[in-house]
This record gives sequence, C-alpha cells and structure tokens, in this order.
Amino acid sequence: MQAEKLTADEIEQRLVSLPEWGLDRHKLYRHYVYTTFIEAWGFMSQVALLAEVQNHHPEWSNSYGRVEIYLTTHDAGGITERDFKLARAIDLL
Ligand SMILES: C[C@H](O)[C@H](O)[C@H]1CNC2=NC(N)=NC(=O)C2=N1
Repeated sequence: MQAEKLTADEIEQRLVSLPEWGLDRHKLYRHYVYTTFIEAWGFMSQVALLAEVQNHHPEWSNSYGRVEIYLTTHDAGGITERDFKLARAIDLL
C-alpha cells in the first residue's frame, strides 16, 4: 500500500468515520481501559497479530488495565492510509 503522508484535511475527513480516535502529537491516538491487566494484555495480543499481518506496528503503552495506542507511518514521517487501515482493523476487534 502506498505510504504517502496525508494532508490535515484528509486526516480530518477520515477521522469522521473513526469517532473513537483522535490526534495526539501528529499521530492517530486511542486509549482503552480494561478492568484487569490480563484483559488489556489479551487485547494487545490481538492488535499485535493485526500489526504483523499488515506489517504496520503501533507505538503503544500499557499500564495495568490501560492501553494507549499511537499510529504513525515511520517510513513516511507522518500519518498515511496504512495508519487508518490498522485503526479500522483494531476497531473491529
Ligand atoms: C521493514 C518493515 O517492513 C518496515 O519497517 C515497516 C514495519 N512496521 C511499520 N510500522 C509503522 N508504524 N510504520 C512503518 O513505517 C513501518 N514499517
């Protein structure tokens, strides 16, 4: 998939259909809060498999039940369609 940096307008347009995601420090951002660590870890394991399939990987953090996910395309130095493709797949989990 082409990894061309998207413009601010293109990003804004795409975010309309991803209401749970926002922008933080020029990256797509979403956070999750699970009751237990093992639920959070299970979610992260599923995301890891998606990332491997798409060969597109998140920048993320985990603190007990909380998971924070940032998506950007390192090869392009910004947000590309690859980030939105992974975000959409994560939203389907
Ligand atoms: C060599 C490998 O295909 C590249 O480094 C992939 C791996 N995963 C990636 N993940 C993200 N977020 N951005 C990239 O540019 C990227 N590139």
